Amino acid sequence: MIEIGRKGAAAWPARVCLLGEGRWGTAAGAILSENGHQPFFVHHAETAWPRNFDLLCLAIPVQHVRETLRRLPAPMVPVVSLGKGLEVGTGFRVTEIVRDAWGSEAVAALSGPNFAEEILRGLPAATVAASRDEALAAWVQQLFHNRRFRVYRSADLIGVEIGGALKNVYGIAGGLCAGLELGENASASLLTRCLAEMSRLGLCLGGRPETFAGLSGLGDLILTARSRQSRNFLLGYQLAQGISLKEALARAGGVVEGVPTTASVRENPLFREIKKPLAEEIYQILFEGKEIRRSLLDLLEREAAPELG
Ligand SMILES: NC(=O)c1ccc[n+]([C@@H]2O[C@H](COP(=O)([O-])OP(=O)(O)OC[C@H]3O[C@@H](n4cnc5c(N)ncnc54)[C@H](O)[C@@H]3O)[C@@H](O)[C@H]2O)c1
Ligand SMILES: O=P(O)(O)OC[C@H](O)CO
Repeated sequence: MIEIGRKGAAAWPARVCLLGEGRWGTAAGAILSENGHQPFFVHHAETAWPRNFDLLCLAIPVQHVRETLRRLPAPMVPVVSLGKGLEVGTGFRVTEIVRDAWGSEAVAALSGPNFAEEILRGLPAATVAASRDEALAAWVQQLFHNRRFRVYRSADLIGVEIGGALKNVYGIAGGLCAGLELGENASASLLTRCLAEMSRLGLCLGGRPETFAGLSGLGDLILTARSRQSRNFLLGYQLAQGISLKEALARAGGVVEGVPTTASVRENPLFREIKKPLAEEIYQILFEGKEIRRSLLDLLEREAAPELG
């Protein structure tokens, strides 16, 4: 049984190990420092832990989590996922990969509409700390919460992780819509249908419907599917300009989680019976070379349908 923090109590200030020194790992470290904790970074190629710590945060691309964890022994501390995506080959959320690779049960996720650059500039934002273990969710909430980074807590770990992962897929759709100059009506309509699809997929895995209307679902969807700051949005935008996927990925300057997550959604047998026309068209555009305007027409020309269901 892993205890929360040293000596079984919530450690304060906490020594927090950040695996991943990219944009989000850096911003998370800045928040923790601001709150008086002691964050430190471990490079993803390390094969040993440097010293005692109370919490591990994973801020590496989701497709690299498993191979990174394999190189390291399981640390006897809780693990918080800062990543957003689903593993190709398994469909696992990050905390499921952690459980699978290390057997860790003390897992949590932090997810919401949070561009690292804005956090680093000191701009206000809100997010969600989720864990099935209420004490762990509350501790993670307290570690990160401050007056400009408002952290809510949730027991719906599945819903929070699924919202964070799928908004990247739909962020690409938002970029495609903007790149094709389809207008604000189309953008609002698309986002709403993305939310409906995200909720259907998330519910089938056990997420709670209210979670998808919250910060980690709708909140992050609005951010990612409407902003040029988003790497997923920019990728879709560039594809709509005729730039190749290879070139758009090269220009992204960091991980674009929506691309592998789209593949993971497509191959997941649990999703086979779920209606997901948007994710399906994005898959065909990314991986089967489908012409973007053909996808648009195929979506628009579907049978008229009830809004709910
Ligand atoms: N950037 C943001 O604003 C933001 C905000 C919230 C969540 N996230 C999520 O956090 C995760 C990391 O995103 P980021 O923006 O920090 O990415 P990034 O591209 O800035 O950095 C990724 C980091 O991953 C590590 N890395 C690189 N190659 C690796 C490999 N082969 N194996 C293991 N680790 C490797 C390195 O530390 C690298 O700096 C993603 O899942 C992303 O969706 C990002
Ligand atoms: O730049 P993106 O699209 O990876 O989005 C970053 C964060 O997930 C926004 O919450």
